[in-house]
Amino acid sequence: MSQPPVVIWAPAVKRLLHYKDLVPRLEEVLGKFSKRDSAEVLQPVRTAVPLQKHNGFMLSMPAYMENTGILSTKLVCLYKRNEGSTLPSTQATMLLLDPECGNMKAVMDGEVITHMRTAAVSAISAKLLMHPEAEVLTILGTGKQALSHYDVFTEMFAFKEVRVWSHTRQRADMFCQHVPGPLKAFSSAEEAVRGADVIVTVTRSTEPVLFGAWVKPGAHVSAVGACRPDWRELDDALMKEAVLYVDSREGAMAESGDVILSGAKVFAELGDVVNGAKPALREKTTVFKSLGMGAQDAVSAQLVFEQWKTEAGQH
Ligand SMILES: NC(=O)C1=CN([C@@H]2O[C@H](COP(=O)(O)OP(=O)(O)OC[C@H]3O[C@@H](n4cnc5c(N)ncnc54)[C@H](O)[C@@H]3O)[C@@H](O)[C@H]2O)C=CC1
Ligand SMILES: O=C(O)C1=NCCCC1
Repeated sequence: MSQPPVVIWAPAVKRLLHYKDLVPRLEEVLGKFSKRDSAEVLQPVRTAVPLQKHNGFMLSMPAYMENTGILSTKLVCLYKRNEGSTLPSTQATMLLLDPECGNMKAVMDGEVITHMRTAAVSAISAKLLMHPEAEVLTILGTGKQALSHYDVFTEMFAFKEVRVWSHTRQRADMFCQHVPGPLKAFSSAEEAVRGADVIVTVTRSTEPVLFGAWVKPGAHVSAVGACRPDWRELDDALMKEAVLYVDSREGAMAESGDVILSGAKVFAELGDVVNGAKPALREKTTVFKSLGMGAQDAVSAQLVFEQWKTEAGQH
């Protein structure tokens, strides 16, 4: 009989997961994924079950990494909540299994993992694709992802100015009160974006919030929201003008409204750049369209589990 799984909930995940450890693991797995070597990373396109009655979706995100012995799946539910709803817009659980026997090693909170790994992958995109002299960062959105993106971007880079916009000024002001560093709140997305070198879109909008006409030539955009084939965050002008990078080509072609509806062509996966197989066109306007991958969750959960075992061994 196998041991029952350990349960590692959000406060412990927060304590155990650090960007300095997470970023290199994610960079490595992006590179492995883009080699399409099934012994390195096996990751089908995730399935989405519509929860029509509740205006949401359940996504199932399995990944298997044979060479490193990591088997996991994340179950994540996302909802199109009305503004003002107190219910969360995203809920996630991670299951880490032993690939040899199939028993469950750990059940973990998946929300902290989702916030941190998504932001860390955006930071990797900026590290690879932004102009080396980038000074101004703009964040569009003020939710959970906005916070994790603020954390990792200010930890990894020294921007001279950080701006934030939300569709209500009150939310932007509240966000500023919750973060430690200097931050400028904007009432207009256009004003927040004009002149920015790096722009992160982390909204639940299903219509464009970022327009090509506002974006400085040579800027880098990390587009995180709009994860359904008929949802948008970016307009056609930006999608067609920019050089387009994605996390997974298959994921982008199946799920990204910004990619599918604009007809923009994918130039490369981020992993191709990590592997040196495709160039990082830093001088051009670049968009990294992030959808999220099971393999990113797998290495994050494995890291949490390793840290948990180290901590448990110390007691
Ligand atoms: N690419 C990836 O790997 C992941 C993407 N996401 C996506 O990132 C986005 C942000 O997620 P969270 O921060 O967790 O959500 P959240 O609910 O915590 O925050 C959403 C933000 O969007 C704003 N917003 C809502 N409707 C809007 C509209 N019509 N126009 C402009 N802003 C609007 C809200 O005021 C809030 O600031 C969501 O679209 C989510 O599905 C989330 C996790 C992973
Ligand atoms: O990768 C993920 O995790 C998610 N991606 C899209 C939105 C919900 C969570």
